[in-house]
Amino acid sequence: MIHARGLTRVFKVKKQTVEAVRGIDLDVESGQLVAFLGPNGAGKSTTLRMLTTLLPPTGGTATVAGHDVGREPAKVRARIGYVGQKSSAGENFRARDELVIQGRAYGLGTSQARERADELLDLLDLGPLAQRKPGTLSGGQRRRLDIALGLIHRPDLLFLDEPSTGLDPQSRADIWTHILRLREAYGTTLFLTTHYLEEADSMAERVVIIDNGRIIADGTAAQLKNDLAGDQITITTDTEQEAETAARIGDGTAEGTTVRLRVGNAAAALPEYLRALEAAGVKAATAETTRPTLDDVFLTLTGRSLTDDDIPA
Ligand SMILES: Nc1ncnc2c1ncn2[C@@H]1O[C@H](COP(=O)(O)OP(=O)(O)OP(=O)(O)O)[C@@H](O)[C@H]1O
Repeated sequence: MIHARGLTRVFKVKKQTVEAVRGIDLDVESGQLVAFLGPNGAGKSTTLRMLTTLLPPTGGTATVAGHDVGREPAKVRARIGYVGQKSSAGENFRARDELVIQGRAYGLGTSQARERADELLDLLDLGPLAQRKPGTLSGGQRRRLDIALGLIHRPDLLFLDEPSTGLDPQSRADIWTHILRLREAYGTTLFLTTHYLEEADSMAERVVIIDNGRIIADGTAAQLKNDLAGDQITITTDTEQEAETAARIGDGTAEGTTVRLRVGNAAAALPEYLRALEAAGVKAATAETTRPTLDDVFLTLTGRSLTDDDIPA
């Protein structure tokens, strides 16, 4: 559904060159739900804009829904939907009319457009709000209307840029319910960016991480966490000196009386570690094990946290 090779975008701003996307190779198969993650300025939006034909690449190629983004942008656009960060609904028409107008713009006949509008209102639980103007809808309802607008022409592939950002936790969960529902109903391939790592972790079957314009990790969340991060053991000791010894023994880090170390399998490694501490005369006051998060994956790969720049985790 998406095949990109060496996809590159360079911006020239006042004699300065910004390499926003530096040669991305990416293959997304039909029906996949892919979360595209990265810190601010990593190149997510630029990649999305190239794949959706809104921005020409300065290098490389991309075929999306069977057509080349550079040579056949209209054919790509006819087969994809794009839900951007800004709402695409206007203020003048009622929700259902917005959908019908959008359908007509995509070449549907009036009755076809009405039928499709009603189907989408139903799918996204917007039926009771069909006669409301977008300006009167809540953030979550409006986001659902945006998704309906992106689906009006039955795209095979839907791009969503930060679909849950700015919504309260309940509305975020609700948006996900609807995203999963539309996928089940239509088998739509979904490619979305998100800052919410837990959502990517639990909802997406594939996670692609971009940093500095390059893809640095690609796999299922479980694979990435197992292969790249490992579990964490955290123990506390009574004294800082004991913590330092404990950190040295486990090849971990000590902060005050807290010691953290990364291991492949914490359940197996903990008893062995505690025995080694005991042999060295160090007593652990508390011990706990935690599974890694996608942020730990990013930390392992880059030495930085994905949440460093105020991105909600
Ligand atoms: N039109 C432009 N002109 C110059 N530089 C740009 C332009 N658009 C993006 N950039 C730069 O390209 C880099 C990648 O930006 P991009 O918006 O793709 O990142 P992002 O991962 O989507 O970030 P965010 O999460 O903050 O939206 C950044 O350094 C940005 O400043």
